[in-house]
Amino acid sequence: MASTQSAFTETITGPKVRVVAKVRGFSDPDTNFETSKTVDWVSVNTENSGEVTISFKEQSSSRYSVDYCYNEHEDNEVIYSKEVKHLVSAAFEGINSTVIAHGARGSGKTRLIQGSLEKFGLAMLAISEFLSVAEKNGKSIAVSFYEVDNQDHAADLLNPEQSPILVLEDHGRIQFKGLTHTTVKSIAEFQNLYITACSAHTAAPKKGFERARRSHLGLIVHVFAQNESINSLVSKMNFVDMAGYEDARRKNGDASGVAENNKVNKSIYALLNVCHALSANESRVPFRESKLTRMLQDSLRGTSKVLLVSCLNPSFCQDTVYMLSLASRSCQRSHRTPFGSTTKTASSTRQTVNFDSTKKIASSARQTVTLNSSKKSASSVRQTVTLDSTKKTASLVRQTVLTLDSIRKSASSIRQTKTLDSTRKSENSVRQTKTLDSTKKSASSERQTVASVSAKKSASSAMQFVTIRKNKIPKSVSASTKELPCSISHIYDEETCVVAKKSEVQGRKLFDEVSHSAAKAEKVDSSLNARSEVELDPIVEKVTSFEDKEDMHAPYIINYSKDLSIANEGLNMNKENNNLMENEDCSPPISSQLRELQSLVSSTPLCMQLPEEKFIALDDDQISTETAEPRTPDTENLDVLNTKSFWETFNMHRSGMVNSTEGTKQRTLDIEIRDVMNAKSHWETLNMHGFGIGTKSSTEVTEPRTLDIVMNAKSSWETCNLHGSGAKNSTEVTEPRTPDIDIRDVMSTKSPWETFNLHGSGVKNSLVKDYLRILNTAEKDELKKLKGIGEKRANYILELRKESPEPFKSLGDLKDIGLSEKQVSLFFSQYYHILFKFALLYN
Ligand SMILES: Nc1ncnc2c1ncn2[C@@H]1O[C@H](COP(=O)(O)OP(=O)(O)OP(=O)(O)O)[C@@H](O)[C@H]1O
Repeated sequence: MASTQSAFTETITGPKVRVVAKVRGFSDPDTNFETSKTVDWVSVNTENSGEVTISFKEQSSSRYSVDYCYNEHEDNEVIYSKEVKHLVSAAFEGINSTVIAHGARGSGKTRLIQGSLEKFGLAMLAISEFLSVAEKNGKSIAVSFYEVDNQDHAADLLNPEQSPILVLEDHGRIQFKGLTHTTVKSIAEFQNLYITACSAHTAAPKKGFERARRSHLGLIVHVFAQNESINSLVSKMNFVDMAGYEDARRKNGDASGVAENNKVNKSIYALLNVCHALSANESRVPFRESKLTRMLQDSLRGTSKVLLVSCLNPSFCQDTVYMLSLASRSCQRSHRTPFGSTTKTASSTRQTVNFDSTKKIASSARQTVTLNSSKKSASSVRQTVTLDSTKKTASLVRQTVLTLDSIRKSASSIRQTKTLDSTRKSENSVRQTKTLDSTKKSASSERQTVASVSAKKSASSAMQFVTIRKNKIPKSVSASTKELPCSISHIYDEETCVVAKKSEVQGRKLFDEVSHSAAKAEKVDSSLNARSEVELDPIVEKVTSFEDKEDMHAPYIINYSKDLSIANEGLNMNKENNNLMENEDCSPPISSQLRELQSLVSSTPLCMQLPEEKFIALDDDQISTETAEPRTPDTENLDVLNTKSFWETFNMHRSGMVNSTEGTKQRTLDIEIRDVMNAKSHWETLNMHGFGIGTKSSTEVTEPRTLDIVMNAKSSWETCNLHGSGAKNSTEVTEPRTPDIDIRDVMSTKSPWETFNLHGSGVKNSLVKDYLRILNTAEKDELKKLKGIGEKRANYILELRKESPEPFKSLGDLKDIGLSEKQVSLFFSQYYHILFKFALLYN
């Protein structure tokens, strides 16, 4: 009982991220390697302080800190009982956790998580225990399997035909749309599901999905409390078998293979960066850098525990060294002191892995080459200075978000901090830069020397990392009715079986403390969510960093629908949106675009003087013709059809307004005259009526407006706003305005705003229609020209179009690609303002 209690306490109080290494064995009957061969290139050193470091024969002066290293003889059960078992127990107490196996290709990740013929993997061992404890505690267990491919798409492996999984955040909690979970009651059931998932994982991709040669395979174990009719989620435990890391340069393949490599590597870096940020207790954790980190978010943050298992190839593999060096950074916790000048974690702690592949490669070379201490410190200085400069610049960005120019300058400044030039801005940086420069040449030559040595050794050991990726389904799993082997049964010792009960009683105090802080966090969380509704606030940066602040999430029990699909369609999708946006390769986030728009709009003076000479002198004939013969949708379609591309059409509407006059026919009286008459300024009037936020809705108007009242409006500006509001809200009013008033209004208009508003509603509708049309039909390149659409979203749109010829029928359908109607509407409204400003400028 005491040991159970201490295990639980250790789980709670232990480090957030535990990093262990596992040296892969040779004794696999599936491989051709000699069973007697020993692993001699990995040296594990335990310091007096108890700190474990790993070095490699070829690079013995570099040491990498880990919490523990399992040698090639220690099998999955040992790792399970020491590292995972207590996490399973904690899951019944509401603690989420994530077990991640990462490493170079062929380093034994799958063998560790999934297992083999002889040995069950960590997942299978955990499920055995989950089922056992759940039975005793009246809980139920369900599992989900998913895959994140090289395009950063997540697919449900138990239902592969389903659309890609969407990650949604509701009140700070992550939910998945399109990921099913299935209740399991026995190991055999689980095995069957595992087989299904693995088959889907290795099978040809579904239509629209690119073949995922390397992908991450995830398992979520859900623990439910069985409350009468409702299943409440107690916790989740995740197992992630990461795609094997492979340096893109070493890939002998076509360009697409290299691109695929880069993308997969990018998501590996993303997860390792998250682990590092969590471990270092950083205020901002980059969950949104990849789909996988987004999916794991609520099993990584707050009180969740993370076990990072760095799988090591048993013979020389440069990728293994690199992966370990990245994992090792997560050992550099805030309370720990650096191991020493030659310990790699010390030099790399503050470095965020760069996603750019070329920089990555350079960085990889930097880290894996044996440098002398002066070179190392130069590297360290560079990384630290770069980060500090970036932070300063980021802070600068926040302060100057009000103008578009300053944003651009700051962004450019951020980019510059990645170069040594930026460090020259501070006196300190200059010194450090010089130091670096002086060591650059020798480092470079040493790099080359070591690289050639590495290449030779790589060749000799190529056999080992070329094996890989055959059928990953362990034979033991194939035997679906296979009984749990005896070797597992001992895991269910008494201690384990009573773990939850004991924890409930003896661990309660500790747990209550955690829950208490969780409750506090919940309050912050709700206020946060209140904020998140204004995600498009100009100063998005603040909101984002606040959201990513950790320790805001704790054990929780939520009502969980049978299917993980969102029950509530109105679920706040902002978080997923942001994710998609921030990950777009080409397009900046919509939030920042709106920030641009906002800054332009906000710079509009409260009282705008419209110079007389710039007023548009409308041609009466033209107006009357247009009014008498309003354009029909067909006419408009003709324009569209006649243009060379949808993009051109869209631009045409955006820039020239292309005679869009749909608004003229349906214009109606929908504003309160007195509001206009009493309006203090043009701008106030505009705000009052211009964009549907007027104090009076159209339905309140019962009598047709007379021309006299319109003519009595105090200024042309007021008059134009009268028209503008009418035009804008025309569709809401059932009673059409009499044609004569329309005509006279048009004829009497004098200002560009009048004209603009007159046509504005039609233009706006037309914009929306064209926007949807582009989404439904345009080529990828054209799609990417739309704001908010980047590479990834464009790909997804193309996929949707394969499933349905016209997937976007209204703005509401945009939520399928992660854009909420509200966002798009806001976008168009803002856009509308901008168009007016341009109309003023160019007339
Ligand atoms: N502990 C072990 N003892 C002996 N052989 C092992 C061990 N672990 C893995 N192997 C062998 O190494 C090879 C690669 O293993 P595995 O598929 O688990 O690696 P991986 O890291 O998942 O590969 P990938 O990066 O392609 O996903 C397989 O042939 C496997 O049988």
